[in-house]
Amino acid sequence: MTSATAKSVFMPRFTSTPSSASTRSSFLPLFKSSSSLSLKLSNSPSPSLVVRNVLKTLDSPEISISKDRDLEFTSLDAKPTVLVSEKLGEAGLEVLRSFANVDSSYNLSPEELCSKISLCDALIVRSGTKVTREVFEAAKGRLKVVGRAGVGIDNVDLQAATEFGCLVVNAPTANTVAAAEHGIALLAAMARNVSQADASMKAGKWQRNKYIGVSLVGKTLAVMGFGKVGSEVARRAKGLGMHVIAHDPYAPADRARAIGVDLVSFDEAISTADFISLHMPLTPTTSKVFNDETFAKTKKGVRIVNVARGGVIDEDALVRALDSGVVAQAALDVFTEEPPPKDSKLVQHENVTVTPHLGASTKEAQEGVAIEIAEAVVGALRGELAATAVNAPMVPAEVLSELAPYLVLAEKLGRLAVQLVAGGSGIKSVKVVYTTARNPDDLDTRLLRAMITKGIFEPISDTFINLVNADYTAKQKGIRISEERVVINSSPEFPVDSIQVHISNVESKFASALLDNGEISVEGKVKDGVPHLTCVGSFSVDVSLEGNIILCRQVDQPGMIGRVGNILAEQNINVSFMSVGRTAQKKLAIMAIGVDEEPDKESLKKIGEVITRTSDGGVRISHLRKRLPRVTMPGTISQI
Ligand SMILES: NC(=O)C1=CN([C@@H]2O[C@H](COP(=O)(O)OP(=O)(O)OC[C@H]3O[C@@H](n4cnc5c(N)ncnc54)[C@H](O)[C@@H]3O)[C@@H](O)[C@H]2O)C=CC1
Ligand SMILES: O=C(O)C(=O)COP(=O)(O)O
Repeated sequence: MTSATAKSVFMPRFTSTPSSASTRSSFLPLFKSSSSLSLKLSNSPSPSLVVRNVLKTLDSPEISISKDRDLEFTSLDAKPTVLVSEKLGEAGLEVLRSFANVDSSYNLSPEELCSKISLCDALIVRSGTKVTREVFEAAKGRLKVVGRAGVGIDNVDLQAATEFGCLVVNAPTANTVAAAEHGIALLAAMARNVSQADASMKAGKWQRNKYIGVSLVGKTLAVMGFGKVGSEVARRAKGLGMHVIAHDPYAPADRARAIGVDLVSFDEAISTADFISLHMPLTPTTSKVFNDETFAKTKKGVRIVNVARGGVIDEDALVRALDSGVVAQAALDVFTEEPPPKDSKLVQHENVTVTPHLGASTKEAQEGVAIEIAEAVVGALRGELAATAVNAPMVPAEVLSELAPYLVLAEKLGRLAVQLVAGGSGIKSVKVVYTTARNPDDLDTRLLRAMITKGIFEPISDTFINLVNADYTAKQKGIRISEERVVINSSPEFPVDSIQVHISNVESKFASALLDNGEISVEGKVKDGVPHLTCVGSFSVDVSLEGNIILCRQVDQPGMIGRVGNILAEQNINVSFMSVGRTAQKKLAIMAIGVDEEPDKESLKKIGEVITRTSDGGVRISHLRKRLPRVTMPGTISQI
């Protein structure tokens, strides 16, 4: 553990407060973050540490992401650029145009997309654009959000998005009914050979006997994937007099019961169904889940509808099953490769009805999806966390609103704690302690934890850190972040009473921040909606975490405040508040001074000297004196 050598720390008062957080747009600095000034965590113990506030205010039009990204937003009111790579409803485009420059470029090749993307802050796609790792790499850190104007996000490399700190949002509800209606349309059309009969008539034929169909009423339909679309299909199929069963390992049984649907195992579903309708997402688990083995278990003559994703079916196996009559008919809206090859046996098969991925293609759904995704993307570019985030912690809007000031506190405590670490000592583990009167079920700490992690890593990392990649970054760096809740006996009106951030097994620049067990520890609370620093090490203080703060370790004695105040006054620096935390009278104390402007190096040096001169002349101080000349004032410049 480090020796107790640091004497004074200059820290920021933080300017951002959650202020007028609306229900939806609660403050979440998802992308608004520091403007990344130089960060030099020095190894040398310092009598004064400058920690500069750089969090932006909520209302700032500036969107700054990191040092590099700042360069792209050259003026405060420069608009971000949104690339729309597939057709999007006009209402959504209008929402986008009110906030950003919109580049609607359709049918881009992968190379064209990669070359355009480095000039874009957001990308909006449907199912036809593959957003691969190469796209994120080519974005060179500028791309902040990918909006999927629809549900399925299997065309977006989520892992790469997360690694690059790029938020992915989707529009999960606006096309549900459209997809369900298309599923029912295909079901009925398939059962009655509508498309085949239509083609035959258009070819001049009149084949009434050839196109005798099968009835739906009384038949068993297995809905595979009982989510939004699956439930709507089930509801409609029941209206057609079908017996509906469903398979979904994650769906709540009571939701199924409410619609009059039995949830059954995969094998039971496929072996008892006359019709099977697919509504699960394409994931590694569902990929080719319908294969030779599966078809061997189905009823002979089963009929299959797929409006989910082509990839959930092994298409070669389906052709074999159709040829052998195991599958009587299939109706497919989606394909492994879109568009499928012109000579696709599946598409050409006489017992197959096909549509070119039209599930979401109604006027109503496209308008709804466009607005839903445009609002989510604009919100994300403004620094809000979208309720439809796919790769970031998601909490309901009302919880977000309540947590907002605590999120600001969490990030600031993380930033503060990490800057008390002597550079190079290597953080291995961080413990976060929440004191709360709430039950664990009533307090979701994922966002708080992510904000603390962001606060810790942003100042010490070259890469852009946000809520999206904070956990990933911690894991990559091999840093363990554990959480502990201490339930206290007070009113559960507020979600959290205090948040403590402990960093263990590191050396500290500011020895007073260390607890007896050697951990760097800072604690904060939210008071009247404003984050406050309430403890540094074992010293109680009460400092609003806004703007700039000078922290000094000193021996409690008369005159110190005046001396330090004079030095600041000479530089025309206004002291806005101060707080002293001490163990006992005339013993070691921490002085926290809020200042409106940032003192220069010389002033900090003078403060350091005053504190050193006037403190007890014991061994510790002479040790300090000896070390002082070796310290470059103000020691360390970083940011909170
Ligand atoms: N053809 C089209 O134009 C459209 C296609 N879709 C597709 O439909 C899918 C479903 O959409 P929503 O219902 O809105 O999504 P959702 O997320 O509400 O429902 C998906 C359901 O699948 C379940 N599931 C996950 N793994 C499963 C598995 N191995 N077996 C069975 N069920 C599983 C989930 O628990 C969830 O309940 C989307 O992922 C998308 O691929 C959606 C809209 C339009
Ligand atoms: O929402 C979905 O998952 C869909 O498949 C709709 O795709 P689209 O937006 O029509 O390309």
